[in-house]
Amino acid sequence: MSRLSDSTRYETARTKAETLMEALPWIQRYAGSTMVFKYGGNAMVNDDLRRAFAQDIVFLRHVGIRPVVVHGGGPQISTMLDSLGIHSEFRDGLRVTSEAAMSVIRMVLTGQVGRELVGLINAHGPYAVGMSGEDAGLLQARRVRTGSDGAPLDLGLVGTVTRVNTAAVEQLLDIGKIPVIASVAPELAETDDDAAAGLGALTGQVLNVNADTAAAEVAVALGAEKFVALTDVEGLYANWPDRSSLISSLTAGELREMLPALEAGMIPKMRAALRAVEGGVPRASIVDGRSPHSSLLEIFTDTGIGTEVAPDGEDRA
Ligand SMILES: Nc1ncnc2c1ncn2[C@@H]1O[C@H](COP(=O)(O)OP(=O)(O)O)[C@@H](O)[C@H]1O
Ligand SMILES: CC(=O)N[C@@H](CCC(=O)OP(=O)(O)O)C(=O)O
Repeated sequence: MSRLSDSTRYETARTKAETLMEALPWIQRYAGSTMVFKYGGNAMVNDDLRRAFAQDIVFLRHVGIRPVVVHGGGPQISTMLDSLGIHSEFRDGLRVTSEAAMSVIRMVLTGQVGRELVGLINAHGPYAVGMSGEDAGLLQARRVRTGSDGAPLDLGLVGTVTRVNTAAVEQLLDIGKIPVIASVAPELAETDDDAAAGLGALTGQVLNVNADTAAAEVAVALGAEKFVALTDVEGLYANWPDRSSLISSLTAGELREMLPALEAGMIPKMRAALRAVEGGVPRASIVDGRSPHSSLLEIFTDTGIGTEVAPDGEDRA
């Protein structure tokens, strides 16, 4: 049997009470607001972390916040493509997507990664509803034709979201559900001829959308109060991989200047954060999904964690 001394017990209890009190103004401020969480495949490191993320989302729901989860699954897709012998490569941080790859991507995101997240959240009650951009006309996308430098770029069946049907998500939030969204989206026809040949305005093709990009569009369309992207790094580094260069906050303008120098997966992630803030989301954060309960710490502590992007002319609030 182990026993804590009275003073240790008192100190521990006091620290817990202080933590709860630190959360109070944030709970008051955010009650009733919508927050979009992008859960990246690289942040889904182990069962404990995935469970902690699900707990955080349920916690948020129970303090009156309306959480929406948009998930990725890049590493899980790569594992499945490898095991099936389907080659895949990234350009500009995006996966070049063939028809064969697309059907695997759709299967992994909606049938595997999304299902698992829904199950973890629903271990706490009947909250999560899994959907993809195809369900209830949630998303529409057009093919990506240019790279981040503006030059022509052919990535195959890769899309960028052009429309979000917010009603599909709002209706679920209104009845207390937690939408868990996979980032595949029906393709919008580019010309009237395409439209005539396809399903009205849609071509009948499904596109692979980077989950950061999809999450940012969902956040903007919903008028979210916050966009939080969980990844496998502490935040944005000014001089990657110099670990002493972690940025705790920056403005949209500062981020815009950094974008051309970013590498790999950080390109779509920081473009998404910028898009969210430029689209009217007051704050976008990049947090470390490998650290348990990073979502709660970001939202309910005074300093937050990770990197926060604020609109031009504003500092961290
Ligand atoms: N400036 C930077 N700051 C932080 N990470 C960076 C930077 N440049 C490149 N990276 C890389 O980007 C990765 C995150 O992107 P990605 O692997 O696509 O995440 P996710 O799967 O969560 O979407 C980091 O693990 C890191 O290797
Ligand atoms: C076009 C594109 O790159 N799509 C991504 C979709 C999944 C994703 O974004 O997953 P993460 O968030 O885990 O990186 C892909 O195929 O990997």
